[in-house]
Amino acid sequence: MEPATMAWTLAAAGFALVYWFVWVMGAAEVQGKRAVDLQMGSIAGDKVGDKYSQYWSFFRSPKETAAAATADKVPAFVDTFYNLVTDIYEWGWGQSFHFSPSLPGRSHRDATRVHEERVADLLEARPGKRLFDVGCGVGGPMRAIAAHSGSKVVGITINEYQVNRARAHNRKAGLDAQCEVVCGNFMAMPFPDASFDGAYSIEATCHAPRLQDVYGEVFRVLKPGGLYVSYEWVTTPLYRADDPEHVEVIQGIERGDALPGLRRQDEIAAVAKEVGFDVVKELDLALPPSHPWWTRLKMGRLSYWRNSLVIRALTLLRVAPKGVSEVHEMLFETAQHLTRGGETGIFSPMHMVLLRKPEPAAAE
Ligand SMILES: C=C(CC[C@@H](C)[C@H]1CC[C@H]2C3=CC[C@H]4[C@H](C)[C@@H](O)CC[C@]4(C)[C@H]3CC[C@]12C)C(C)C
Ligand SMILES: C[S@@+](CC[C@H](N)C(=O)[O-])C[C@H]1O[C@@H](n2cnc3c(N)ncnc32)[C@H](O)[C@@H]1O
Repeated sequence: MEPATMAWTLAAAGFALVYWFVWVMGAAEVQGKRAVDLQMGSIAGDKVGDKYSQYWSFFRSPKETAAAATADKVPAFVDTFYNLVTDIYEWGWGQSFHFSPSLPGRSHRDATRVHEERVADLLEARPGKRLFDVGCGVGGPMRAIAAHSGSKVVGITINEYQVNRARAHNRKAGLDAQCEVVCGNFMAMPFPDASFDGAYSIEATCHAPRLQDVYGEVFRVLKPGGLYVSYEWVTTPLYRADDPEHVEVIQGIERGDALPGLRRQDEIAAVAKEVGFDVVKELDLALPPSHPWWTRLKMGRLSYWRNSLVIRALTLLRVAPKGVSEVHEMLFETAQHLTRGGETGIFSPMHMVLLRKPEPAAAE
């Protein structure tokens, strides 16, 4: 072969390889976004490093001081976190930012949908009902629940970038007449009293420093008789505060997931009752006969390695902003802690409570 032909052949093969690796392999999730579209939410490219350090500074002060002094700062800290991770989540996980028990022989996408449709069924959702999604992310659950039940769904998220992503996905799915998204704080909701028939939160209220603040607001905006389902992140009764491994795992989960402090499982129903709810049902959906929720995190080592390489390559080519690698590394570590939390049984991301706002007592 002529040297020039050889050079052209090699160049074409190299280009095809890079194309396959970055554009094809890099699109880790069919439903997610492509690696080349990774941004850092609404953070300007040159500010990613600063925002990432700002995120970590939240954990520098001793926990007690942090809890007392920084509760007001939590929404801004959570907003920064989601600017940093939203695109990586969508790319590597999909449009639903939560776990679900795995279903043998079925895909992650199926298992996710089943876990979401369970919410709609528990709420007895149907056409004509108006539901509230507390901490809606980019709207994966909202679209599944609207499509499954025919209800209208209004979601709230603190992160403006997610609002725009969710609205775009709603339009693309042809569900924008049924699904609405607003930017706001679920601890001070921009909705009138008694304006929803039902409400749900999927792995979102763990970001609230005081659960009373968000449950109190859900109680206020629900109509009397309305149901509320929540999937909560909790430590289980197997957690021992005197076991260094347990402490390391739980603190690792808090650091890598923007949590002001994980709650104990028994705190959830107690808070619900304190704000006025009746507890209809309470169940840890992670317990057997459910299959592990962490299988996908654990089995994906090869994908993490591939993703990490893709991100490094894109940062080098300046397609992705500097700092994405650090955020990706943080998520990789978080995945180890979450997996360990699941394997030891000390942590559950799906402690389910079904609550009802009581009807006013009938006049005698
Ligand atoms: C409810 C919350 C988020 C839960 C999960 C959706 C995310 C928790 C950890 C995330 C991930 C960890 C590892 C990433 C991996 C290194 C990367 O290559 C691809 C994306 C990950 C798999 C990413 C995906 C989302 C999570 C599983 C919290 C924040 C309350
Ligand atoms: C892990 S994501 C879950 C999203 C969605 N429930 C899902 O399962 O795809 C948590 C969500 O809670 C939202 N959130 C956290 N704190 C919030 C607050 N104070 N007010 C409104 N939304 C908040 C985040 O912006 C994010 O959308």
